[in-house]
Amino acid sequence: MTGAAGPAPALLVVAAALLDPLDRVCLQQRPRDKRHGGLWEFPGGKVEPGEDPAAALCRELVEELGVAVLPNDCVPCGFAAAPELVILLYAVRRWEGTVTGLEAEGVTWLAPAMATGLAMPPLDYPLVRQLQQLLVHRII
Ligand SMILES: Nc1nc2c([nH]c(=O)n2[C@H]2C[C@H](O)[C@@H](COP(=O)(O)OP(=O)(O)OP(=O)(O)O)O2)c(=O)[nH]1
Repeated sequence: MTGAAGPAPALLVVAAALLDPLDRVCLQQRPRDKRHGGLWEFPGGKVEPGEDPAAALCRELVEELGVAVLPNDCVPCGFAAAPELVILLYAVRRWEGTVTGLEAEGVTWLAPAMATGLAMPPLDYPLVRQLQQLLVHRII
C-alpha cells in the first residue's frame, strides 16, 4: 500500500504538432535557462489541476506561439510516458494568427523525418515517430 508520502503522481503535459499544408511540423527551442534548455520540442506545457487537456493546450499555444486554436481542432495523435511524466500529443491543422515564438529561443518548421535529427528532450523522439507514422499512412 502507498501512504501519503508515496511517489508524486505523474505530471500531465500536453503538446501540439502544428502541421502546415506541406505536413511540416512546428518545433520550438527551449529557453537556455530552463530544464532541457536549448533542446527542440513540441509547443505545449503542463495541464493545471482540473483543467481539460485540450483547453490547456489552447491556453499554452496562445502563451507560447500567439495563435488561437479551438479545443475541437486538437486531434489526439500520440502519447509518451515516463514514471514522472505523461505527454499527450495533439495534431493541429487549424489556427488563427501568425506563429511566433513568444517564449522560445526559436521556432522552426520541418518534415517530421528531419525532426529526429534535432536535439530533443527524450519523450519528444517517440512522439515525432508516432506523428511520422500517422502522416505516412495518411491517418491525420
Ligand atoms: N516535451 C518534453 N518535456 C519534458 C520531457 N521530459 C521532461 O521532464 N519534460 C518536462 C519539462 C517541463 O518541466 C515540462 C513541460 O512543461 P512546460 O513546457 O510547461 O515547462 P516549462 O519548464 O517550459 O515551464 P514552467 O515550468 O516554467 O511552467 O515537461 C520530455 O521528454 N519532453
